[in-house]
Amino acid sequence: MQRILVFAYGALSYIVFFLTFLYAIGFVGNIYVPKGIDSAPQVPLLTALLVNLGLLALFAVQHSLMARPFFKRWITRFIPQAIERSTYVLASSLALIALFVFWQPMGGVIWAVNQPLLVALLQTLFVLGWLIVLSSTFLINHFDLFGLRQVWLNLRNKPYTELRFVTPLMYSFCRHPLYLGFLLGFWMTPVMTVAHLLFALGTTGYILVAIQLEERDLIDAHPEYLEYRRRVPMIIPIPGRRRAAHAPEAA
Ligand SMILES: C[S@@+](CC[C@H](N)C(=O)[O-])C[C@H]1O[C@@H](n2cnc3c(N)ncnc32)[C@H](O)[C@@H]1O
Repeated sequence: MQRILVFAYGALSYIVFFLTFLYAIGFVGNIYVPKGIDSAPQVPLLTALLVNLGLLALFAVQHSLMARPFFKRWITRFIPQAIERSTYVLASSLALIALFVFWQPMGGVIWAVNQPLLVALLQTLFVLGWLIVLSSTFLINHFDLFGLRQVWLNLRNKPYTELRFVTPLMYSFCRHPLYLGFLLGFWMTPVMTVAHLLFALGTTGYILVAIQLEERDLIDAHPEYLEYRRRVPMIIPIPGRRRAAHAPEAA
């Protein structure tokens, strides 16, 4: 019975995540959602700035703190190991939902592109970015990243096995394609408003910090990551930067 409940919790967390992910695309792109990043401003600029910074900080702290091994060890003293990832996914989704609900649009246009070809290019890169995000999760292991594999193994009374370090497809061109996808999704817009710029700058800064923390854990768990880090660029797949494994460092 407990295993069924654990599985139901994991499945529910996954559904909440997936709907939140879809809403995030609509929110950032101002498409198909009741309130987007650029809906009409409701409060004075300074209030909006403080609220939005608080919402971004809430997500950053939740997302990075709960991902650390010491936090996972602590929380699994109170909840079953099998739902640790689902709990992380659920908490991340709730932090994002709070951001969508309380986000304060700020008006003000930083840039507005009118040239139809350039608009089409930006919109294509926006869509491409979100596709890269989703496909990267499958290259690592989509169902493990979002907690379903853990509750499924638990349901079948099978032990959990850690994910292996992998570098398929996009991961051989840059170490963080998923974050590259987010950056495209956040920056590629024909109309950049003040609120959107704040969001893009905040999330970019957060991604750069999160990479440092994530790579520290990856090196601890997979020592071969050090060699991968020397060989493969971090985010931007710079042509020529990629070197064969064990090739000497460029001067
Ligand atoms: C949200 S994913 C982001 C992955 C990567 N930073 C990216 O941008 O594509 C974070 C999880 O992926 C895992 N991860 C990152 N790179 C990995 C790799 N090459 N192989 C296996 N797991 C990886 C991290 O340990 C972490 O649990």
